[in-house]
Amino acid sequence: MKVAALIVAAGRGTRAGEGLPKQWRPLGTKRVIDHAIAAFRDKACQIVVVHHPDDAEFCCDLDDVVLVHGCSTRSASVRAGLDALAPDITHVLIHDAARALCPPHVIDDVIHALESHDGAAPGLAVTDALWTTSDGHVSGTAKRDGLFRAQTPQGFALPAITAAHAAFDGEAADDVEVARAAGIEVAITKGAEENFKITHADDFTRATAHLQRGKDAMKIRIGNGYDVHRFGPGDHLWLCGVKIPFGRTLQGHSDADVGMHALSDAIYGALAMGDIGQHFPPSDPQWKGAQSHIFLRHAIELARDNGYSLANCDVTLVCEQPKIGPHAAAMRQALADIMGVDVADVSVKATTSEKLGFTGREEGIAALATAALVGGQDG
Ligand SMILES: Nc1ccn([C@@H]2O[C@H](COP(=O)(O)OP(=O)(O)OP(=O)(O)O)[C@@H](O)[C@H]2O)c(=O)n1
Ligand SMILES: C[C@](O)(CO)[C@H](O)COP(=O)(O)O
Repeated sequence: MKVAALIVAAGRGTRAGEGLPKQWRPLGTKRVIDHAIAAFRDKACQIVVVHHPDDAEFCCDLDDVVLVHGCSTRSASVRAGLDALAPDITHVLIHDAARALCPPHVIDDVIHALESHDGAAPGLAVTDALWTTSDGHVSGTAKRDGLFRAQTPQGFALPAITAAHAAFDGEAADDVEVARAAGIEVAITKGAEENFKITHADDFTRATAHLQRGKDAMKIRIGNGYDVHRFGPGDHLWLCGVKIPFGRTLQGHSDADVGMHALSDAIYGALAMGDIGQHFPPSDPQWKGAQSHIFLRHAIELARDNGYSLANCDVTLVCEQPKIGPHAAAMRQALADIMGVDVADVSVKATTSEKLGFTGREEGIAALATAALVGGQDG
């Protein structure tokens, strides 16, 4: 997958009141648009910013982005941005510059969903009751079941959304509407309250308060995990998400991926929220033979649900055999993909125990892992 970010910033921000268009106004230590771009820096290999021709002077200090002139409607601005994407891009994340505080997990979830869907976008279920109104009075209620508040980035396979935009006639609320008109199925991923769109003047107060809370609440949590599985008869084993042909297997209730278990426990440990056994009891038959990515994904989502993202992690496998070196890169990538993080933040290494102890006697494999979680926002 080669993912680009297309940030639409060509609006006039009329609802935000007089002054500079909202995307160029300060928010904390930088401008609204700088926050929006920063969120995609390590997620996208190309960033296209669509701006109003009158705003060219504000773009001088936007480094490493492709600048494109926008148009009079959001949809037309998106089309201008799509035309500017590099030819090798396979997927595009279309994002409002006005959503300045998009947390990393929202973007990661969209990218992850694009591995199995042509379209994916974050949303939040409507939780308040809904009214219909007339002349400032309530005239009735509307059902909220199944209603979601749409957010961005809205992600798509590039050929599909390009064709959908070319075929679309008229004004669309968002790119999901355009995609659906062309028959593209769009998966809903988890949105975030802080990913709100700065629309009215007082949204700046809300965004500033959120940044301040983030700074106040900046926290780092460390956890460690340890696991052991014994060898048994077989012809392959799973280690850190990679299937390795081997003269024996690892035995366990699940697929016995000892490395992934240690890492999952490190994340649960960092959160002080138990361990795999508590979340997936071995006494429960539904986890028999389960693939361990279920546990790791659960742990990382629990972290995100609690406001944390993975800063980095380090797994050490202790075994004489199999040799881990030839598989280490694939293991790092597999773990990074499962967690939706950058591979540079994932380490997998191995050691023997000098023929000492149960690992030295090749009775089984042990794994240790450390995970650092970070909470809070960049101001
Ligand atoms: N012709 C347009 C209209 C909107 N946008 C972008 O689309 C996003 C969402 O739009 P909205 O919040 O409606 O922004 P504005 O159109 O700027 O706001 P307003 O309707 O208050 O003028 C914004 O980042 C905006 O800059 C755009 O690129 N081109
Ligand atoms: C795309 C969008 O952000 C989805 O919620 C939204 O539709 C664009 O903003 P607008 O206020 O509807 O113009």
